Amino acid sequence: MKKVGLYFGTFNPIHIGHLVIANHMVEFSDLDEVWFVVTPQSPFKTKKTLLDDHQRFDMVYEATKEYDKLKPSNIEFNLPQPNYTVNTLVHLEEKYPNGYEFSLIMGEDNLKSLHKWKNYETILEHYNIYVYPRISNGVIEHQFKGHEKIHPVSAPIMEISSTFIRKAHKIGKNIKPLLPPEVWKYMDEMNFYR
Ligand SMILES: Nc1ncnc2c1ncn2[C@@H]1O[C@H](COP(=O)(O)OP(=O)(O)OP(=O)(O)O)[C@@H](O)[C@H]1O
Ligand SMILES: O=C(O)c1ccc[n+]([C@@H]2O[C@H](COP(=O)([O-])O)[C@@H](O)[C@H]2O)c1
Repeated sequence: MKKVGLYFGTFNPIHIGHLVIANHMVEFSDLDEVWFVVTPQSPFKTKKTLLDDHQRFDMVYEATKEYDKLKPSNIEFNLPQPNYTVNTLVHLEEKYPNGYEFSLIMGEDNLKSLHKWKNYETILEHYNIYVYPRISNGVIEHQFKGHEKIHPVSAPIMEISSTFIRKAHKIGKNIKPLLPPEVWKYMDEMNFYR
């Protein structure tokens, strides 16, 4: 049985914060692999400044190609938008009926809004969630505290966001250290976010 942690995001673009978390999870939890699920349209986000799905996927591919246990996933590309995680999980179970055990990876910030996700009770009933610390406002709902399916993992805190990277890059700031080198190269060559 392969244990796969699903790390959902828009990855517009993927940055070293994402990579550090995913690598920490795969090295220091019981997960065998982490799949970066590139979300075409997150339910709570607007599409403004969002790069094409395939270009975001290519950057995740570039960032992970030298990490055996980290993989890009385009599983949501042909699913209805916005992409509700519960629907994707159903689809994944159909596509991988044997040999895989899926879990979710999320930051504490997302745990604080988990009660707003579509069918979150169903997700929690069937899936373990690995939660890493994140500096954020709000509180974790009482129902999630000490929940048997929610597992805190003390990964490093990396406060970088794709929004910051896009904005800084647009006004000509050097953001090179915040991106995996292959992603920086690809983004620069393609003239993204200019
Ligand atoms: N620096 C970070 N450290 C840990 N988790 C992060 C970090 N940045 C984003 N995440 C989390 O990773 C997942 C995917 O991130 P997402 O692609 O939405 O990136 P983002 O950097 O928050 O993007 P944006 O700034 O465009 O909203 C989300 O669950 C998000 O909360
Ligand atoms: O299923 C939902 O209702 C739902 C609501 C908000 C977010 N999500 C998932 O969580 C991922 C991270 O969300 P965000 O908004 O922090 O980028 C996003 O890519 C979606 O896959 C899912």
